[in-house]
Amino acid sequence: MIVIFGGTFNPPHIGHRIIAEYAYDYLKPDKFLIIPAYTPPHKLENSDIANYDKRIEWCKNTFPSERFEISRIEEKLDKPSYTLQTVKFLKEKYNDEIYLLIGEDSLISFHTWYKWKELLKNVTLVVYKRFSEKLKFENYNIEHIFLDSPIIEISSTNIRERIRKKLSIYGMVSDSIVDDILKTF
Ligand SMILES: Nc1ncnc2c1ncn2[C@@H]1O[C@H](COP(=O)(O)OP(=O)(O)OP(=O)(O)O)[C@@H](O)[C@H]1O
Ligand SMILES: O=C(O)c1ccc[n+]([C@@H]2O[C@H](COP(=O)([O-])O)[C@@H](O)[C@H]2O)c1
Repeated sequence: MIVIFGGTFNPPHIGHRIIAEYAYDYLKPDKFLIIPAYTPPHKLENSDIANYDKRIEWCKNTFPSERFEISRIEEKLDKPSYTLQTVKFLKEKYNDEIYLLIGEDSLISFHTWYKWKELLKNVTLVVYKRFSEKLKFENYNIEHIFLDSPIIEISSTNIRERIRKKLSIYGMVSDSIVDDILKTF
């Protein structure tokens, strides 16, 4: 079994690391791929996305454990980086079941993803809790494994905002990349 955890990771934060660790412990996969999005489909207009090499480097620092492999796969595939395309490529390559790890906010907008119904036929969806209450959204009917784990109130958006306001981001991202992140945003 392969778990894939995609994200813009702009920047990666300790929330991402905790989510990955919980999912790993729960699923005990043979392989766990962290996949920085080359061209994230829902963020095409977003001009403050750090360059791909930087985000890859930050992910290497955020997920230094042998549990995780940072994958550059979306660099080689067509753009934008639709998850269905990535999943099809990985299924062909590894001939194994794929578990797709997403946050609860991504479940809510999942019906806007490219060919989401086809995507669902190709993965088992694993959702990490992000909200304190189950919100009344249709998408909770989509079959998924729900990780009932601690809510982490950190987002990349919030980190970028804190930098703009000259507030500390220590403790929210790996210490070793704080300076580089501060220089970037
Ligand atoms: N604190 C969190 N709790 C639960 N899921 C999260 C959290 N942060 C990120 N995720 C999930 O991780 C995946 C990758 O997230 P992404 O890189 O977009 O980070 P983000 O913090 O949501 O970024 P942004 O604020 O820029 O949208 C997404 O599926 C997202 O739902
Ligand atoms: O395939 C899609 O249409 C699609 C739409 C939105 C997001 N995704 C993927 O979901 C992951 C998290 O995306 P984001 O925008 O929340 O950083 C990342 O791997 C994206 O490529 C994929």
